[in-house]
Amino acid sequence: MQSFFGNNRRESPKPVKAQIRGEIPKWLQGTLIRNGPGMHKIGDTVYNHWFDGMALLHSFTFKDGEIFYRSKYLRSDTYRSNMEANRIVVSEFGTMAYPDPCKNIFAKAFSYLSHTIPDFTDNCLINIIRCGEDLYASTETNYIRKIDLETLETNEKVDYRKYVALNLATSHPHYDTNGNTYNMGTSIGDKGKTKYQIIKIPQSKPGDKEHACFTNCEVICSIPSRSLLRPSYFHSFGMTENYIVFIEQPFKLDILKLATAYFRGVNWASCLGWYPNDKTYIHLIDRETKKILSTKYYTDALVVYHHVNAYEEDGHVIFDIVAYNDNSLYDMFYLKILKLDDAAFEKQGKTFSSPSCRRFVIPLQHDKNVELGTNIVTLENTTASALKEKDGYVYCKPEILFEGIELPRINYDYNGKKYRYIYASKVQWRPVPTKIIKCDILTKTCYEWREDHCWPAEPVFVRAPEAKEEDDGVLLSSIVSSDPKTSSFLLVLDAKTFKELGRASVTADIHLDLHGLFIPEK
Ligand SMILES: CC1=C(/C=C/C(C)=C/C=C/C(C)=C/C=O)C(C)(C)CCC1
Ligand SMILES: [Fe+2]
Repeated sequence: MQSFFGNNRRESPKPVKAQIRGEIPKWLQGTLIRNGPGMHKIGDTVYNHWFDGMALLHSFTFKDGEIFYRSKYLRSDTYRSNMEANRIVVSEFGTMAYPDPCKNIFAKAFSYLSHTIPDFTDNCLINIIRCGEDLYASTETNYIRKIDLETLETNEKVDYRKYVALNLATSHPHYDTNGNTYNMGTSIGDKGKTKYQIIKIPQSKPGDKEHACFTNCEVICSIPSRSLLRPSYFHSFGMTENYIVFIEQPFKLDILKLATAYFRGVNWASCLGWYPNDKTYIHLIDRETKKILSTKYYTDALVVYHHVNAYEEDGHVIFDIVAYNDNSLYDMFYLKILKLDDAAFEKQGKTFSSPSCRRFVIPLQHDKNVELGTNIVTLENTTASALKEKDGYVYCKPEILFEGIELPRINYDYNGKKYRYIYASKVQWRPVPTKIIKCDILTKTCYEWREDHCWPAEPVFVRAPEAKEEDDGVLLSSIVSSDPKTSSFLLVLDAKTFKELGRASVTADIHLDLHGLFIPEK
């Protein structure tokens, strides 16, 4: 494990031809592009947390039976400043940095204070997002960075704040079939109010001016935060045909802590707080009326990063999420924890809650005369319930679908629709997955893939051209090998049978990453 996390990765900006074993389907033409942290040491300085590392983009291009690998560090302003200073000068999630040691730290802190919300990093290390034809590297701040799919070069920085009131935005947007992108974020203190904003970024049209999609960006709905100074933290959201699903969880960002973090010399991560005695509120936003449903749906305290999918069936909204019983996940990714060997990890005493995939079933309507305490879910084949309570409250209890899965992906053609399969990483009590898994929600059965010394990334589903069934296609996962004798490789599985179709080995320094996209050849 050790070498995975500490070492800086060498970029391979020139295409490296892969060695192919097995049969890669001829129809698979395009590029799998992914993102994740690749550098945790700059000069004599070291980041504390895995999510702090400099964004390293990498791609596998499938072209006429050949596969080429490339990787390149995102040339963010953060990257450039760090390289120039040969040390960490920009604060990241788990590491606080001071721009210039010669300047008075306190003067700096006060200038930040007067702006309330500090300027955040543009080290966009989490995902790749699409706005029309354009691709961007994303993180959770107000910045995204345009990138070139072929060369992986970094282009302009987009600041959401120039177009809409957003200080933070997720790195997991949704897309509709008309080419529009939807995202959610948090606006802090604008007009004295803290609110969550759902935005629609329209598809850019040929001949549009630069950034037209952002200038035409529209706020679909603003949801007031329950607490002005402590909005919930969120990493993704759900979208059905008619509703947006937003979970306001008791894992919250403390604005006062955020505004004073520089002054106090603490990292951003310490501004997140877990309130296990609070409820988790489930908001459904009607995409047509742009209003929140008035019923107060809630569940027990939980922490969710990834929504899997959401859809409507017989007057219910069904949504599946990967959830935890506490906020310990982010603690697990401190490098000092990741570098522990198994024995030391077990000994250090801290326990980390393990993820489960939970299904919530939300009845959109119910008979007003029904007795309090009644389960108003009328859908069959689920143990998820929703108990009517007084004052318009409905208490939702999930059905546990699967244990120990993270980084869920689906056939995105089925996003917002009734679906059957989840592709994911299988995790146990260690943060780094060793298996990929296909979960069948209908039969509750799973297929798994694993191999010794192999560390698989989030699996990405690509549909076959003449696909009839949901799982007609392939699953792509970049696999980091910890065996010095074997190279890392891209694995291609038949998504239906979970049998290996082929693999493409690359002699390059492939890193463990987070998320990505497959962009088919036009
Ligand atoms: C910089 C910064 C943030 C960064 C958060 C990051 C980088 C989160 C990464 C999460 C991942 C990778 C989750 C995977 O499941 C905050 C806390 C939003 C707010 C303050 C500034
Ligand atoms: Fe994520």
